[in-house]
Parts: sequence; C-alpha cells; structure tokens
Amino acid sequence: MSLVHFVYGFIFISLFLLWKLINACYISPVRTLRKLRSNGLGGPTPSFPLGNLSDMKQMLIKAKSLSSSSLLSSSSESISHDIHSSSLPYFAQWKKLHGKVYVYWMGVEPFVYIADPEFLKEMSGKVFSRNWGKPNVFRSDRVPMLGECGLSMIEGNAWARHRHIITPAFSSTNLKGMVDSMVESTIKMIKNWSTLLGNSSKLELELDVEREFPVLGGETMAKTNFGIHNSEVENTLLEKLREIQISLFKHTRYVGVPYGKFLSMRQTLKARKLGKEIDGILLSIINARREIIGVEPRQHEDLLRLLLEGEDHFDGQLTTKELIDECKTFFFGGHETVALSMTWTSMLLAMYPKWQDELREEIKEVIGDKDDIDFTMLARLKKMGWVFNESQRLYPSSPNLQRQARSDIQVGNVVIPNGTNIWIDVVGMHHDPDLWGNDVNEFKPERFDGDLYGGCKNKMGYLPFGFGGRMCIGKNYALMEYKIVMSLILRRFSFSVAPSYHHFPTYFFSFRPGSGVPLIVKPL
Ligand code: HEM
Repeated sequence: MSLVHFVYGFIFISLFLLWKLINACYISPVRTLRKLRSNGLGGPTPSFPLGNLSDMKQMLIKAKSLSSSSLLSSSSESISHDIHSSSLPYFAQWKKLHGKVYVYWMGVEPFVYIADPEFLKEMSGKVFSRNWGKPNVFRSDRVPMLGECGLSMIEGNAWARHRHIITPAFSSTNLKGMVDSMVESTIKMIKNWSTLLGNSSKLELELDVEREFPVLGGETMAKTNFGIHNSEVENTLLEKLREIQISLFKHTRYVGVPYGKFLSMRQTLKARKLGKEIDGILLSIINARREIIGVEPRQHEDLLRLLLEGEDHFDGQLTTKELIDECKTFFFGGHETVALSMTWTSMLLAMYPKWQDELREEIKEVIGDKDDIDFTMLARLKKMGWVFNESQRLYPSSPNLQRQARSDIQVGNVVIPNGTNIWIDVVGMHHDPDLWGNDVNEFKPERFDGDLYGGCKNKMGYLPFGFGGRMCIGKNYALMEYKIVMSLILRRFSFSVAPSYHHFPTYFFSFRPGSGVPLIVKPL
C-alpha cells in the first residue's frame, strides 16, 4: 500500500468516526428532541453537552442551602416529610412548569419523565414485561455494584429464564424456613444493644440505626439466601458495596455526557476496583458451595442452591459470570432496601410515639411475649403492615423506576421513540396532593386500613415494589424480615429522636439519611 493510500484511508476512517460521534452526541439527540416536542412533550431546554445536568446541580445546591439553614432547629416538630421538593427540587419545579410528563436530559440522553399514573398505566399496558429495556446509559455505570447479568439489569429471554429459576426461592413454603434465622440475627443485634446499655451509666442509649440495620440485613441475607455464616465475609461485602455506592452516586458525575466517565475518573476506577474485589469474594463463596451441593443438609431452598442447580436444569447453563452477578444483585438489593425501610420507619415511630404504642399492643396480641415467631402470625400484624406501607409512601426505598423503550410506544397522542429512556418518579407520585389529598406529607398509616393503595386515587400512583412482571421478587421476604425485626425490637425498647438528628434525606440511588438516624433507645 502506498503512502497516499494510507493517508486517504486514515482520513476516511477519521472522518467516519467523527461523523459517528457527531451523530450520536448531537444529531440523533436533536432529532429525538424534535420528535418528542412535536408530540407535545415540553420540558426544560437542554444545552450541549450537559443537557440539564448543570440546572439540576444548581437547583439542588439552592435547596440544600435552604434546608441547612432550617437544620439548626431540627426538632421533631420541624421535620418535614416533603422530600420531593427538598431532595429532588428539579423534578418538583419542572413538574410545576411542564406537567407530569415531560422530557429532560442527562447529557445527550433524553429521559421522558413520568409522574402521571394514568399515562404510566396506558404505557405499561402496551409493553410485555420481557420487552422492557433498562437504560443502556446506566448499565455500564452500575456494573461494579449490580453486575451486567443480574435479574435487575437483564432483558428479554435471559430475564425470563433467570426469573423462572429464582422465583421458588421466595415462595411462602420456602420463606417459612427462614424465620428462625431472621429471629436469631435480630436477637443477636438486640443483645448487643443491651450490652451497650449495661456498659453505660445512663438508662438510655443513643444509637444510629442507619448503621445497625444494614449489618442485620446483610447477615440475614447471607444466611438465608447464600448459606454464609461468617460475619467477617458479610461485613467485608457490605463495606465494599457501601463504598461503591458512595463513589458512584454521592458525588457529581456526568452520566449521559459523552466521555463523562473521564471527568470522574477517580470515582469510576475506585468503583471498578471494589467491584472486582467483590466478584472475587463471591466467586470463592460459589466455589465452596459447588463442592458440597447435593450432600449438604437442606433446611430450605436457598437462592444460591437454586442458582447452582439452575446450572443443570435449564437449556444453557448459568455461567459463572451470571452466578456472580446474581449474587451481587441479591446481596445489594436484598439488604439495602429492607434496611432503609426499617431505618425510616424507626425515625417515623420515634417522631410519633402513639404508633409505637399501637404496634406494641398488636404485637402483644398476635405474638405474645415469646421469641417463637411463627410464619402465620406475620400476616396478622395488620397495623405493622400499614406502618410499612406509609413509610414506603413517604420514604420509598426505590424512589424511581427506569426503563428504555425497545420499540416506539404510542400512549394517546404521544409516541415515545425507540431508544428513549423513561424515568418514573415514584417519590413524586407518592407525594402528589392530587392523588392523596392535602394531608399528603403527613404520616398517617391509617390510610391503609382496608385499602392496599392507601386511598390513592389511581392504583399506579403507589408503587413501592414496582409494577407488572418486573415487580420486586423479594417483596414477601422483605415484609417478613421487616415484621420480625420491628416486632422483636418494639417489644423490648421505646425510641425517640435524638437531639443530634438532622433531617436531611439525600438522594443517591436510594433515599438515605444525610447524616445518620441517631435515636434515643430506652429499654421497656
Ligand atoms: C422494602 C424492601 C424492598 C423494596 C421497597 C423493593 C423495591 C423494588 C422495586 C421497586 C423493584 C422494581 C424495579 C424496577 O421495576 O426496575 C424491585 C425489583 C427487584 N427487587 Fe426489590 N425491593 C425490596 C426488597 C427486596 C429484597 C429483600 C430482594 C431480594 C431478596 C429484592 C430483590 C429485587 C430484585 C432482584 C429485583 C429485580 C426484579 C426484576 O427485574 O425482575 N428486593 N424491588
């Protein structure tokens, strides 16, 4: 090949790559924006290449400075549950300006924002569960934490196959076999609290429950679903997962911005390294279990055994990578969500002692004084169910749901073009006065008395566990653990909000307390 051919070839390839880049980063997004606008969807004006990210950052800084001035008086009475306006101010403000369905941009990625349950109902009626996509823009970003092949990330036939293998792990027959383990771990935590109390000169203890519940959640998840009984391994996994979450979501990052990863390289590399370390730990757990599968005693069908047996039962075995990613997904999704639900519930019960008394009455009636909790008792803890529902309404463990259209979706006059990302603002719907009435930001568990949807005007407006076939697979496990833990604690302790508590719910992947939830715990 002559030099001239080489130079022409080089120029041609460079121009082709440049054209592809301009098309992906500019022409295609502008075309999508025009399409969505011509469908009547409004929204904030994006700028290139950040989209609306800098507006979002500015609005958040402003809302934070407003709430930090009110932090100085963070007494129980001054705590507001209106977390939509304070923690997601951009969505709250754009909703006022553009309605409950609009388009906003993360970098060059368009997101159709939805906080209209009727629109969501019609849209979800058009798409089968296995045809929903998960936004590609988040996929590579979340790999260190959730892997690529775990249930929450995969689509199509792979999703259907994994869901089919995993579902029996959470059947009622199987859940029954996990009760004793959950009781045992909770009693262990309570004994630690009692020892701390015994060592203290006071009759009460200040405890940050945000630190306590993830450890408990991690331990029960490890025992009941992975057959791990080694607190050192659990703690290492939990610590690393927490660090990944902080490095991926707590700091400003540029998701959706072309080459945005390079702008937060340090966090990205740190998360990747931690992700690999977690993979290594999980692989050794999987290998150890492979050695004893078939000969170990069976107490219940734990998740890891089903996944390993799924290797043999189905066309195309689960690869080692699929196994690791599934373990990661469940370890993270299974402990964090439940721990957060117990953390926010404890804060709410500390604020409203009347509800502690109501629950104690119910626990006494249903369970009595023993620690012998029977699976059938849990369904009879009705008021505790209302408290769970109400705390999920105000502080949902999964504040949003994300999808990506895999074909054009027509909803009324609107066509959501193939490839568009969809952001369902669950917390926005849970705090919408049009759906719940003027007392929307008040803690009123009684709204769920005899009504699974708490009086919400539209059933798609209350989605703590998601919707359709993609609904949370661990819902019954979560409720079971919540009821066991809260019953055992409430029977022994009362709690109130510590003066050092600052109400500062912060959104990073989930809603976390900005600086822990210190409570004053007193033995009864
Ligand atoms: C209070 C506790 C929990 C809440 C509020 C919650 C919430 C949710 C929500 C909203 C979804 C739907 C996500 C979507 O549509 O994209 C989901 C999915 C999922 N949840 Fe949970 N969850 C909880 C506990 C658990 C537990 C304990 C486990 C495991 C044992 C678990 C495992 C999963 C998995 C694997 C998925 C993905 C399901 C799929 O895509 O097919 N969750 N969860």
